[in-house]
Amino acid sequence: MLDVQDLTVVYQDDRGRDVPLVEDISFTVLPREVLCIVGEAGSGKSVTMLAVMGLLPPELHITSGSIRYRGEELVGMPEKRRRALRGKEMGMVFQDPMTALNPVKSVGSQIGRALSVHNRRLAWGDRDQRVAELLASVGVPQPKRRSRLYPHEWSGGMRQRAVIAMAIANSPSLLVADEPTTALDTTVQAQVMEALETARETSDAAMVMITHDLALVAQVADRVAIMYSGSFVETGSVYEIFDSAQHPYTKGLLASILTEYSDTNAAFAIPGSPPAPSQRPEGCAFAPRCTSAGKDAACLERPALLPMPGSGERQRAAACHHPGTELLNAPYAAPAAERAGAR
Ligand SMILES: Nc1ncnc2c1ncn2[C@@H]1O[C@H](COP(=O)(O)OP(=O)(O)OP(=O)(O)O)[C@@H](O)[C@H]1O
Repeated sequence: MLDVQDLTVVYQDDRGRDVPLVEDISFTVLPREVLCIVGEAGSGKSVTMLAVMGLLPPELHITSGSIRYRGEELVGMPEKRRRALRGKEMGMVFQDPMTALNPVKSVGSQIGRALSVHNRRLAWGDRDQRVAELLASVGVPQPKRRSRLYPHEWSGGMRQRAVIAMAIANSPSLLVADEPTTALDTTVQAQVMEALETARETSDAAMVMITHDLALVAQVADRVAIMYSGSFVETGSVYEIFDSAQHPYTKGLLASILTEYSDTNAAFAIPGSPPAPSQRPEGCAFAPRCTSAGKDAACLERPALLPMPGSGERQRAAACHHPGTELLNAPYAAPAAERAGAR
């Protein structure tokens, strides 16, 4: 379905130098598969997916790599063809439904437009009927009445359902969802996620979902790519990632929600913060925050994302000189243990 190889996206700094925001990332998505890309804010998740959708802002450029959708190269594809794919073959659900919807048009007319732009012969009556069906399918009550209302007259959760209805309007084969529930109240997050999963299953689509919510990942992912500072540091099936994480960053993320991943009984936060793209260290970008394994001279070399021994065609890979499933050690967990003590 989707085959991304060695993708690099850069911006130019004030001195005209290329600064990579996303570097050499590769992944594939099979039909009906759900890939979750996980990482902290600023790791490059959104830039990756904007590149896939052909929606990068003008100041960002793909300098190398390939993005193939069903075998067709998207990098360098004329915008007209790209637009025909977007919305029809590939549907996108953005983080904030308010920015995805036009405030001065009724919600129904916007979903109707998404339908008719790819199907010019659709009659008005059929279009309205189809809009109501789509809204009903994502759990919007009284869809006919509500479709006449404007976005500000909808609640946040209902707005995101409308955005999901719009993304699946033309039964796309690939859905891209960027933090689809982050902007919502926690009470409605689960319901909206359920609507998205149902919509995806009904349209039989594959999905790439960007998130930092590991609980959500456990719920929906088939495969997981952990992203740190513009690169993938670990990839694998959802079982491999949760049962036998290899990279200290992945283990740190897991330890922040699951105490069984650290050797103290307190959940913790990974100390420090990721480097800005222009200030990445020479070697392993995670090394300055890594107190796990044996941080040593090897870590001054940038580790490649290498397949783990015995992994099959869909590679289970980690970019670490000291991969391993051993628990994070006490010094690593200390900051949270101390915080817990302080409380
Ligand atoms: N238009 C831009 N010009 C320069 N830098 C940018 C631009 N857009 C994004 N960046 C930088 O690229 C890096 C990756 O950003 P990106 O939005 O992809 O991160 P993310 O992982 O999606 O984070 P979040 O969870 O906050 O959305 C960040 O350091 C960000 O500041």
